[in-house]
Amino acid sequence: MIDTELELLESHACFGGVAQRYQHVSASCQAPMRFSVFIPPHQSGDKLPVVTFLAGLTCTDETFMTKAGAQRYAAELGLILVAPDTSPRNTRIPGEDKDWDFGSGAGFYLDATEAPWAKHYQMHHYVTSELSALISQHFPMSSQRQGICGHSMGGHGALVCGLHHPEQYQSISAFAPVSAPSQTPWGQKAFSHYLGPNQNQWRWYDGLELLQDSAGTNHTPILIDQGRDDPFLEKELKTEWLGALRDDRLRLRWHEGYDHSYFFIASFISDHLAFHAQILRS
Ligand SMILES: N[C@@H](CCC(=O)N[C@@H](CSC=O)C(=O)NCC(=O)O)C(=O)O
Repeated sequence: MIDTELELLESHACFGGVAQRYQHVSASCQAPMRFSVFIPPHQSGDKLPVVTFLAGLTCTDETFMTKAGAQRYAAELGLILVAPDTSPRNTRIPGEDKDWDFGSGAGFYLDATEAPWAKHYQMHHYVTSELSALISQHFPMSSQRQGICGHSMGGHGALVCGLHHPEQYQSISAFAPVSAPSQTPWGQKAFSHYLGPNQNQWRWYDGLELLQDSAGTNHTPILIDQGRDDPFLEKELKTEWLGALRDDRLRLRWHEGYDHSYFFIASFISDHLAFHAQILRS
């Protein structure tokens, strides 16, 4: 049952289930936050596995839900889909809307430590703790069966959230992730402002570093898809560095001719949801 904590903004019947959009006041971010959710058809009393999708730079909670075509597959597989926004918004932090790759729409799924960002930009805690608990409280979700997926900046977020919380997320997947943000321009710009100049603090949020550090201790399976015609691959993503790890957890697939767009995501989202469902339903 929905109580007054959540304000329903939109509701649409979709593939036998329901696609909705909500707003709530986030304690982590000290700001109103929006998220979108898809609830597949189910029986009363069912507890369903959930996949949280973290979108990329410039996106909102609506981008994945309106462009990826995921609901048809989630309905068939009995998966709840959750898509948070990519940052707090309208916080009145000076310059929050100045750049497309920093501030609004570019929260990098981290908990900022530097003023003025630290007060509101607490996206790691928001996604892994507050939003997850909220979904569990208000929707028919099995909190023991959670997967996390993301694209680009959100692929980075999925790797970091998933690798840091193996007890919470049993499956991880990413499309074209920012793989080594400590070493690439989008990540360096974000980390230096949100986390400060001490690069030792950046390691906690670097997927490449985390994969290296957790080899042998964290066994969560990870599916990654990467297009070879992605214009951000060479400078920002460095997905080939993940492949070079030769890590048994990684299933890295390269796709000739695919770029960075949601046309790429829509082409392979069914594989990602099937990957999560197979693990979360086992
Ligand atoms: N405005 C930028 C491009 C922004 C962009 O491509 N955003 C990607 C994510 S990039 C990494 O996080 C995205 O998903 N956009 C939404 C979409 O609908 O495609 C520029 O001008 O280069």
